[in-house]
Amino acid sequence: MNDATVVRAVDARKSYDGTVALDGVSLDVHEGEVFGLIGPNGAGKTTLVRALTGTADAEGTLELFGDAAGDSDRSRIGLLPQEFGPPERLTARELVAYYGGLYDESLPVDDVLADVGLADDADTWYENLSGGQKRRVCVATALVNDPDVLFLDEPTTGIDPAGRRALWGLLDSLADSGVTVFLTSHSMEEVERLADRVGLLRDGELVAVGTPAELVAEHGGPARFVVAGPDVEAGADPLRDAGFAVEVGTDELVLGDVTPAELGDAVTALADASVGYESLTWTEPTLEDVYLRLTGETFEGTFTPGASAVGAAADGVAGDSDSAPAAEVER
Ligand SMILES: Nc1ncnc2c1ncn2[C@@H]1O[C@H](COP(=O)(O)OP(=O)(O)OP(=O)(O)O)[C@@H](O)[C@H]1O
Repeated sequence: MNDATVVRAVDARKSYDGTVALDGVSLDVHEGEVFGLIGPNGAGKTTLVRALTGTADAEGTLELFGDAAGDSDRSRIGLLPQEFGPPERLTARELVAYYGGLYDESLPVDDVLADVGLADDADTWYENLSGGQKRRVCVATALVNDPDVLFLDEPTTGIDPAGRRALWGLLDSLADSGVTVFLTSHSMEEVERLADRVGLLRDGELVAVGTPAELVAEHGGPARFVVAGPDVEAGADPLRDAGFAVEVGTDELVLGDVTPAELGDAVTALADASVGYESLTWTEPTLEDVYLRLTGETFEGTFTPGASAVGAAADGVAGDSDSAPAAEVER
């Protein structure tokens, strides 16, 4: 990555018949950087991608390589739109060759198909490919002109886990070779894994920008150590004197801000207080926590992002510990 600005938005604004899609967005993305744009449905991500690639008008300054977005050299831009419906009665190879033919110079089609994991399906009609294979062909059409900046609007939707990882590796190597990648995604795992910096868009406004680690440190909340099914009276805090900040829940104790180095002390404190339990889980905040906190979105159920089980009702700790169910955290 270097300091040259490739993608630039200053006070970008766009409304559709009274619906504000972009409400003064400003950002810079540098050469070789992977920038991940996240945000709820309708936040304005696709609108920003379209404005930056000159496929939709918007007010404000929108530039690629220093030129107004609509005037920039198209051979330097790769765009994978969110919705892409190419002709179905073409093979994967014919489709990618067709898109390559729109440029004066393009990469060898079979190389690009191999890069997206479709070497064996090159002669299959697009309509006979699976959903994930179709998406890979679409990615290939965005790569075939060997772009310097790549816009990918939810690139891995429908692609299986192995294919996603292969595509992530490809994007990493493209970025290493100096390609700038601007990516939107609803997969926090994908963004945390790929992006050098992340921007969170909410109601058309960029409410946070930073590296994944910066955003998690600033907005992710504390690490949580959850004692599920504690063998204590309802409402009691058996660790009151042990120096931990404890939230007493219906069927759990949650110790806030416990560092990995303090985990042993926490388990010892439980033993000293003769507290039995069903399971222990230590959960570090993730980009998903940042997203949920900043968007105000909540979810029902027992999903514990980033959770790692520490232990279940170990010997040596008092209490009647049966086999431990997974810890449950409600927010
Ligand atoms: N062509 C259009 N005509 C009218 N309204 C539109 C149009 N495109 C987008 N919008 C509106 O603009 C807002 C932003 O939409 P946009 O597609 O940019 O969101 P998004 O963040 O990409 O959402 P998603 O995560 O669902 O893809 C939404 O309220 C949407 O309904």
